[in-house]
Amino acid sequence: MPAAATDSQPRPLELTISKLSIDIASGELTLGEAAGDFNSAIEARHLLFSLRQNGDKMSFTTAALKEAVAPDDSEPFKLVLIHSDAISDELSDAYLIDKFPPYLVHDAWNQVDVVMSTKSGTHLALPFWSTVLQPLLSTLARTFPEAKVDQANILVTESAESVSDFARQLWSSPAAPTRTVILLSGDGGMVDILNGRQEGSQQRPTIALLPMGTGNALFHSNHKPLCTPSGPSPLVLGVRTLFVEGVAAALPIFRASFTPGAHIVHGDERQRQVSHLDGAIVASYGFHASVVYESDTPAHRVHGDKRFGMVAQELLREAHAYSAHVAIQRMGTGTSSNREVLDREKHGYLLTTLLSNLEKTFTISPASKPLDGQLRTVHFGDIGGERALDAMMKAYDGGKHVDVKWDDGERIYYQDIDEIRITVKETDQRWRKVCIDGTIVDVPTGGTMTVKKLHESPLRILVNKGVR
Ligand SMILES: Nc1ncnc2c1ncn2[C@@H]1O[C@H](COP(=O)(O)OP(=O)(O)OP(=O)(O)O)[C@@H](O)[C@H]1O
Repeated sequence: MPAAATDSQPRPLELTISKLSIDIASGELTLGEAAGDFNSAIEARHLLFSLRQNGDKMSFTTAALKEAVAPDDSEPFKLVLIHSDAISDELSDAYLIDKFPPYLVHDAWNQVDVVMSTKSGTHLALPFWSTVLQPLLSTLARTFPEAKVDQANILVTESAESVSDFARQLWSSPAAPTRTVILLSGDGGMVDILNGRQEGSQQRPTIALLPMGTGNALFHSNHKPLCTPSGPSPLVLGVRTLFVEGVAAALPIFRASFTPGAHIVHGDERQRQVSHLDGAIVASYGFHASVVYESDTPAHRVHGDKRFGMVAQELLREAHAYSAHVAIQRMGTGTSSNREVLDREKHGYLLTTLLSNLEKTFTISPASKPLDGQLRTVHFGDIGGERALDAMMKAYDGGKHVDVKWDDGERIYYQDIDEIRITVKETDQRWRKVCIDGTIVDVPTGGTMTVKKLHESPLRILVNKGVR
């Protein structure tokens, strides 16, 4: 069973001290003399949670997570368990788990699954499970017997289809028991779950995402208010959300609908026809879609996540202007008959999103707040590669690209919208690709993609109560 801890796996470091205190303002922890060097090694930002051992009022365990700084470190995670007779009130107020979260209770009314996407990001989902999550669940189970996940409900992906296969089974399950999926993956795992949905499914699962991918757009956008340079790492935040501070909330979803003839493509391969795709992250045409499409070749894939930058540079040199007729319905302007037609037929970039960030530091839509459900579009015309690059680099500076204007009247447009309709006019198939959360669709010449928010979300995502 690949998910089980083995003797060769690093065990948690266990410390026993008399009292654990925290200074919330400075983030400093005091462990006392018994902790030796660990007094300065563990900070408040590493803390996951505290609990009363076996419910005993005078015996606590506090969990902390230290992560390797270098990506090739042989020990990427070190779980630290600090046992103490007392914890300070500040620690207790902020981190003590009094009650096991109901969404994680596996019983006749709720099924808990763990899905590990082994090839996400730098392939750390499985080590994270065996060295962090599984020991944490064992620790929790000593206090809360309901903290258990059946081995039968643990999925370790074996192929690119594994999450999609799981998703089909998830969505075909009845409304009860409810389902909670602890998903160790990047955005792709969520996309596979969403796209495995059949119309009419009664199941409305809750997904607890632990960010194991490269971009992790969903996680970073949904936790943005809690991300500070000196604050907890994304994985620490993810674990706190999972066990201490989680609330399930509807995940806003959009639908991209296509006129007949649109096909999903993968590399050179034309796959199935598609009438619509649901997404949670991004729908784009132009530069962004071309980068995603053109970097997905075996020759580019060998370069890992550097492939995006390499392809982006090639495309910026070409600075293709994409031909399309675009109509936008601005937020709150009533019916689709009020669509505003863009007064240009050549475009560089047309991107619509429900999120603030496509990566931790790439803020595509600075006005977006976690789960606000507002579609926003960023677009510009045929401005040339150099200006496009200059402007979009400002997305790494907190989203300042949205204010960029040039003396000749060109600018970056940033709008709250209810709907966008793009009719593709390109005759060369290379420039007819749109991207929905990473899936590439070839839209035939004259074909249309319409993007609109779904009124009701089919799933919930676990978010930190601090962002609600
Ligand atoms: N065992 C496996 N064998 C082959 N492919 C796998 C396996 N496990 C996962 N995958 C695939 O790896 C990809 C991982 O995508 P995911 O989005 O989770 O990570 P990422 O691309 O690194 O992150 P992000 O999308 O957040 O930038 C998915 O396409 C998934 O289907």
